[in-house]
Amino acid sequence: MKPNVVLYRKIPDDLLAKLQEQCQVTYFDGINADNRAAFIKALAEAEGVIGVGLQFSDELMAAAPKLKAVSTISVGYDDFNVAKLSARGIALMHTPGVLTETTADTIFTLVLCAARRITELAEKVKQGEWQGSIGPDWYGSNVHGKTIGILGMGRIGYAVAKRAHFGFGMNVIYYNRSAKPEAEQQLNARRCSLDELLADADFVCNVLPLMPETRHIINRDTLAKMKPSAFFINGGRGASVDEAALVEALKSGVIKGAGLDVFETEPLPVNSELLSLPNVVALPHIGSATHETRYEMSKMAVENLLAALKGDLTKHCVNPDILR
Ligand SMILES: NC(=O)C1=CN([C@@H]2O[C@H](COP(=O)(O)OP(=O)(O)OC[C@H]3O[C@@H](n4cnc5c(N)ncnc54)[C@H](OP(=O)(O)O)[C@@H]3O)[C@@H](O)[C@H]2O)C=CC1
Ligand SMILES: O=CC(=O)O
Repeated sequence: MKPNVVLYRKIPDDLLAKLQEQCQVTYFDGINADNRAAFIKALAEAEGVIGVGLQFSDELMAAAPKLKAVSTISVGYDDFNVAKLSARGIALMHTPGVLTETTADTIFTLVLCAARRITELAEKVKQGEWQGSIGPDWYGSNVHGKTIGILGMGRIGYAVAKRAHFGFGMNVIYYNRSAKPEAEQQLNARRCSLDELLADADFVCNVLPLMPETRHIINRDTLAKMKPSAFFINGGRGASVDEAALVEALKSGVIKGAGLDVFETEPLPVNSELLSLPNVVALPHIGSATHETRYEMSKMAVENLLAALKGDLTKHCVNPDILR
């Protein structure tokens, strides 16, 4: 008999067909207040779950007694409690690698847009405010030759640093749990303490995964250690930042500006103060959002789930130790 699978995110038709060849699929086009009860009901029979953008709470875990594998269509897996999944022998699969370069493109776009005030000035042009030669009040800051500080020199951090080093002649410093010899050899990157990075970087760029140690790692104290001319770029997770402290730092000139793809609450509430600040570039969590990359992520997530349901945890499994 085919295993029951609950899919809670739209995926391309050919990938849905592939999933349906081997599984009995119950599909939800995202979870909301209207369909949450039906989703919870469907979980009762589910051996597999696949989707993204949903906090997989204790309530949902309890509603899925037959669950064997969960496949998130993302590389970040902070929506899941890995320890609790592992304790129940449930495999957690994710999509590392396929989105690395696309996400690094987005993050570097934020570096450029924040420094050169691209969205702010483009809006002024559209509003008819370009009425003569522009003066210093419309100038931005250089990117080339400056120092970029990478928080989290993993796959994406390295890809951002590569752009900075080879494309923009930037000096690369990084803060990471372990040393990264490849970055040091190939990009002349220097590992340093968090405090050192904050003091030296012109662009502090967060690509850390969200976990207890990284929650609010950017806060009032750490922001105060940055240069007043520096920019904060967030391509990791919103909750790594105390957003109220960031707003304060941006308003009071503690730092110069910010480029943000991720937020503590997503979608970003329309009344967020961040949206009223001219020195903020805000994107709707589009790090990996290209047609090509989102297809590859869905494909990998489907393959991951099918493999995991057959007991193969050799690829892209966050907790392969559950086998032992
Ligand atoms: N904006 C977007 O759309 C996207 C955001 N992301 C976010 O980016 C994150 C990173 O992705 P990716 O680069 O593929 O992941 P990786 O696992 O390759 O990189 C994470 C890096 O962070 C380091 N790290 C982890 N915890 C700590 C810590 N407590 N202190 C210091 N360093 C730490 C790791 O160090 P070590 O190597 O020593 O373990 C590793 O080098 C994802 O988890 C996700 O949250 C990802 C994709 C798209
Ligand atoms: O935020 C996106 C991810 O893949 O993680």
